[in-house]
Amino acid sequence: MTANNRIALSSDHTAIQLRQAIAAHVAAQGWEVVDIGPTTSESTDYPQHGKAAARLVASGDCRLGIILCGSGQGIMMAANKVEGIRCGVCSDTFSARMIRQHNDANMLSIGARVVGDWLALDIVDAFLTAPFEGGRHATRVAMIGSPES
Ligand SMILES: O=C[C@H](O)[C@H](O)[C@H](O)COP(=O)(O)O
Repeated sequence: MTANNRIALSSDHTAIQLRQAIAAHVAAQGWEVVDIGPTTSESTDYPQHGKAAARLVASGDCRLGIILCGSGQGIMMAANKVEGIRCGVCSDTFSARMIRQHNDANMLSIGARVVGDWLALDIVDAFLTAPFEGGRHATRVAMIGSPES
């Protein structure tokens, strides 16, 4: 693990319990968890939570981020509006590996109403352990952020 082992976590009201389970899971692996909530299941708006976690990652304060909402989709869309963020929604471990290995994703989004808790933890593990492969993938990742590409 590199010097910055901080990981940002946030969700909306649909994923409080799963987010807390993920926080405990990754903390047990040695990650320093920056869990920015929310802590109650009162209905809340996913864009603010996705963007708040994304800003922690984009600033370099956290190396990676994991965000959750009901489908994983809305909070992913919000996070990807923050410059420098590459966030994918994953409901399977293959995709979770691929967004790291090929897309150098710095954030993972999970739908708490889509996957069960155990699968979610496997998805998290796949995301956190797969290294970016670089090479041709680095060229393509650079093209994502280039308006001319
Ligand atoms: O993409 C959006 C997310 O799935 C939200 O978690 C979902 O829209 C929340 O729905 P509700 O307000 O009905 O709990």
